[in-house]
Amino acid sequence: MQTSGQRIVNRLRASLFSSLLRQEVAFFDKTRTGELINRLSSDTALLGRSITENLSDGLRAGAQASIGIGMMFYVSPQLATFVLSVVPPISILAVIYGRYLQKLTKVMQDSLAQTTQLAEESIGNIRTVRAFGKEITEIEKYTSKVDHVMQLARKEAFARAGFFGATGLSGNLIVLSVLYKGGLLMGSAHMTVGELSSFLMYAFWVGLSIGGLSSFYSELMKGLGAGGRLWELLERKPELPFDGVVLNQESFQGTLEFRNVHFAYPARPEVPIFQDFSLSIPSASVTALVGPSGSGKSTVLSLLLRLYDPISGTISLDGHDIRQLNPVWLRSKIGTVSQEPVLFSCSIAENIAYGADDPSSVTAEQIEKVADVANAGAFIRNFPQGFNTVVGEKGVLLSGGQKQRIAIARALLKNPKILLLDEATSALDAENEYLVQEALDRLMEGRTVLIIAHRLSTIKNANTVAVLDQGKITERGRHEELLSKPNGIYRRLMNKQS
Ligand SMILES: Nc1ncnc2c1ncn2[C@@H]1O[C@H](COP(=O)(O)OP(=O)(O)OP(=O)(O)O)[C@@H](O)[C@H]1O
Repeated sequence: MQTSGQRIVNRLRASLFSSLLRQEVAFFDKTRTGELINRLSSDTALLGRSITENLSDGLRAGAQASIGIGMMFYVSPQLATFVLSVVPPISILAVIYGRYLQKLTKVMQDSLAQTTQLAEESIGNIRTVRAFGKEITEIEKYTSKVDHVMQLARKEAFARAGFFGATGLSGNLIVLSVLYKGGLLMGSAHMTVGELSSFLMYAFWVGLSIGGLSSFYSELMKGLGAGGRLWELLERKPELPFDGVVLNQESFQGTLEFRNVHFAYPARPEVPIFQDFSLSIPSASVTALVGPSGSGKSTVLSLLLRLYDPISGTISLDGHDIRQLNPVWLRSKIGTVSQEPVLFSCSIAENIAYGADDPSSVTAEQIEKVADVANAGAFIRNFPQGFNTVVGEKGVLLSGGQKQRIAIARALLKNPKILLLDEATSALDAENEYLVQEALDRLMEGRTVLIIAHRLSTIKNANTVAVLDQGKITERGRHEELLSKPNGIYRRLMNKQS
């Protein structure tokens, strides 16, 4: 039972994890990471234990109780009927207790999830916590959450004590009544001493088994309480599909077009981000997207990756609506380098190989080659462990410029037709900036590029500059053309920057 319990927990975890990773990005905008982690670790364990380890005790207790009751009827049907008259009130009590426990467990697991969420956030952001000197505040917040869990646990303990107390008391009362009633039956010569003693033994045995059953029942109810949210997550159908058409590789150009797109984030549907947004991005050319902060530049990239779908209008790739295309295939054709690239807590080599369709088939030479093209080879070789250097959680052991160059190497290995870039706003030192810029220029060669541009040099070199303002492209052209418009938004934007 213990090994099958572990197997069930493992399977539950694997299924839940796979169900979670298939959910659309909007789902993660609304759900907290700590809560999902708690579901994966604690809820699965509780459910697994309640239906396996506990089940063996329950089965044994059930079998013992049934045989014991049978024997009681065999010895004295009259006394057995009398004893079993306590079953209906105890059953009603059990149902009430079970429902309460199920509800309480749900609340308790939610409260535990909030505790995990808080711990995850405080530990994950320890640098910010430390910089603001908020350790004590965070500890107090965590302690108050833990105290809340304790209060709920106390409620559970009281309910448990009440239920087990009531069932235990009824058991004892039954024994006393059996002694009394059995005595009367013996007095009237309807029962022998031997029959009464064996009846008492069976009744005692049944009483013990019912204690075991009650414990099984309460654990089961706890499991069901924890399981409710698990089933919801396991059965949740992702809103964005995983299938669709794959375009012909030979004739694939990589031309992108937004036509009359309206969009608002599902988490904030009342705030429109794009209204009638249109933009075409020709194949093998560089389009620089500029616009004020919060105008929706990063959202354009998210829509192209199909992390969200527009409310209306179309986004097409080579004339095909991307909603018809297989999203996995679509994303395999797109490389991204974001402002602050996220790396995984493994070696540099593994992080670069992550860009390939099949990382296990990537050779060390390939990794070194792309790292050199991305101007990352030299600093990586300077580390004592070279390409095997572990970068820490989210790449915390590397500098911003180093992370960017590794992300560029990762994108180079992917070798995508389309590139979505978000240029870093944070200032790198001159040498780092030059190295990153040179690596980006190499990466952009011959691809369809949409770059959220901040540097003047990138904007000047782009084939087209598109100005995004208030949910629309308001101006489009080359840098000099746009600058020459006397009242243009672009001109104002550039003046502000300089
Ligand atoms: N996941 C999200 N859910 C809800 N609203 C969001 C989400 N992401 C961004 N927003 C909102 O959408 C708007 C556009 O954000 P976006 O990040 O696209 O702007 P941006 O032009 O890239 O800004 P910046 O230049 O400052 O990076 C902002 O008002 C932002 O608050």
